Amino acid sequence: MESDKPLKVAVLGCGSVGSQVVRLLGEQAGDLAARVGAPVELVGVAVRRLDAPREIEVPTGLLTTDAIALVTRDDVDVVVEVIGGIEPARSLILAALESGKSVVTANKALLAEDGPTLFEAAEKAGRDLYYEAAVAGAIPILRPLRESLAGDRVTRVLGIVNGTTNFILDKMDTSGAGFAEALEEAQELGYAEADPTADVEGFDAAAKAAILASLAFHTRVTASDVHREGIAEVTAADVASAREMNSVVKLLAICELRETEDGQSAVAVRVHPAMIPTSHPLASVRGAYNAVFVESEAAGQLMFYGPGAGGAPTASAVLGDLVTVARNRIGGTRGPGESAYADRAVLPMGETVTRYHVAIDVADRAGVLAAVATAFAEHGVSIQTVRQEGRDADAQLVVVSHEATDAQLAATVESLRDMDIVREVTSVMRVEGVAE
Ligand SMILES: NC(=O)c1ccc[n+]([C@@H]2O[C@H](COP(=O)([O-])OP(=O)(O)OC[C@H]3O[C@@H](n4cnc5c(N)ncnc54)[C@H](O)[C@@H]3O)[C@@H](O)[C@H]2O)c1
Ligand SMILES: N[C@@H](CCO)C(=O)O
Ligand code: NA
Repeated sequence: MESDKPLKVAVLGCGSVGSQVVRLLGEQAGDLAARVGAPVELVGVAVRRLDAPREIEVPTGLLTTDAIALVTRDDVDVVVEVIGGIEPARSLILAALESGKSVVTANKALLAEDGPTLFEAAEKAGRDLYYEAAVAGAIPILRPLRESLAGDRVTRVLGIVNGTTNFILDKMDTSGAGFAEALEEAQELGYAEADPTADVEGFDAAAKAAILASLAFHTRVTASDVHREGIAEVTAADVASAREMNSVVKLLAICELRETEDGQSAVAVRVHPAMIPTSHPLASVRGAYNAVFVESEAAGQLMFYGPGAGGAPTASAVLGDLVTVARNRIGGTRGPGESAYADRAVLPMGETVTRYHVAIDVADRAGVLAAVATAFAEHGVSIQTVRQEGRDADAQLVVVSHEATDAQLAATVESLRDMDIVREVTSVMRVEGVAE
């Protein structure tokens, strides 16, 4: 369908992503018009301060500090929200949808906290809400889950969805650096923020995990449902120990479909550091790159790889969504809305099943190995391998288990800590990406 009437776009926020969206809208106007079937015209850019320095020059006539007036303007068709955070982003998106605009956003924090409110508003308005940029930046992953794999049954999603933490862990692996040193380098290179909490403590990855799990399993998962552990406790010794096992340490977002004891299907969603074998495709994701590994019944294994952050890569995903929602408007249609029909329970972390790598400093004397093995056996945790390294009068035992629940492993570790022969449980790390 072709139209001479321009499709009018308002952009909210002109920071890293917003400025690149504005740049691409200008530079690619010809191609965008051909792909959409109508000229795409930028009619306003909402900013916090009119005189702030910006990466690109925006004609002053387009700038406004009154975002709410912009999103409710009669002539605006599509609103791109790249302010970030919960408020005022949520109120602006809701106002845009209520006044009949389609919305494209990159806001993972808002979607993970309160996605259902936004999806319901989009449904009520009969408009599109697209958010490919919210997870793994430029990498097309939400559209594949929402559309390409809609006829398949996704069983597992394993993602490296935070570039900052992947950079830090990769640095620790390649240089032997400790966490603090690697973080400092990430900050110097501009990967990590001055306050790195959202990345390092796993909040950013947990928001993305909630979005991925909702789409993969057709159910509502919010950030508060996600078990979250960051990477601040990962030591150079953990990384070296992973190497010994031909593995690497990665911060993973893990979303799984699980059968419960009563035959229902439930979901388990977690973010934590884990060892994965170097033979797993995710192990080769280096530096600040992202990748999402998807397992589904019919397709098998798929991996989506690329830049998960940065102004221009993220703007690429925003523009892709913009073309889709613009086409839909011109065609008088809309894309798929929220799919939460399966309404699955979220399993508590204690019921999550995986394998574990446990390092224990013990006294080096007769019966110690048997006592440690008994502590595992008493809690139903089956041992796969044990490695021992001598340390003068002491020794370090490294135990790798078969699959067990998190609750079983936690109880085992508690028993180990109570044993006289155990000096210290120095590290407990989950092991992922290994076929049982
Ligand atoms: N930068 C990335 O690599 C990246 C990647 C994926 C997703 N995202 C998401 O994209 C969004 C934007 O991120 P960013 O990196 O561009 O952030 P940013 O801080 O660089 O830009 C946000 C801009 O919004 C402006 N702003 C704040 N309140 C405003 C208001 N009320 N009205 C108008 N403007 C306002 C700020 O002044 C700032 O310029 C966030 O939701 C973020 O999570 C960013
Ligand atoms: N801080 C995020 C940016 C994208 O969400 C990262 O390091 O991947
Ligand atoms: Na993406």
